[in-house]
Amino acid sequence: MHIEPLTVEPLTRTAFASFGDVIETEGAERRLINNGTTERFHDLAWVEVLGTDARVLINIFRGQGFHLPIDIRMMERHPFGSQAFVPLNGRPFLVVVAEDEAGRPARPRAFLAQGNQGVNYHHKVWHHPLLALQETADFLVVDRAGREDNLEEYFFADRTYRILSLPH
Ligand SMILES: NC(=O)N[C@@H](O)C(=O)O
Ligand code: NI
Repeated sequence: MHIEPLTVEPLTRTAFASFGDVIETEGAERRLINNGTTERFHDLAWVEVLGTDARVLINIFRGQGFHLPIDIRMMERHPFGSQAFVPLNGRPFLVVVAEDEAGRPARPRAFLAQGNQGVNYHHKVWHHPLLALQETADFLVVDRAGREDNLEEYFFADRTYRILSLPH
């Protein structure tokens, strides 16, 4: 089994643009509402629900904390809907995505999401299942229910991508 180190990049809207949206107030369209008592950070993510009897789900995922080194041995994607993860405990988490190459994930890219950042994977975007860091953490998850099976997985046959360190 070939082990390839995978560096972790800071999460920014620009760097993440081809995979989905970054859910954060920084740089968002801000609207003052409710007679000036509330700030609305508007339209942060493109939620997609496709296929038969499709509807939006709001869930909470309680993810166990992963410790370094973290091995990426597989990726998954959801052909019929987007999937958003917003941290509820204000802790950083790991986001691993990949471009598609003829129906398979290309070399993954890893990002460190800060505790005030969420992500929304657009439909069919390869990503690794939830990776909370060090401690169990809760995430608000917005994704899709519907008739068609919405999970496609890909296991790397001959390699593992290993995350050895995180940026500060
Ligand atoms: N299976 C499931 O609902 N979770 C994954 O899709 C994930 O991305 O964590
Ligand atoms: Ni997923």
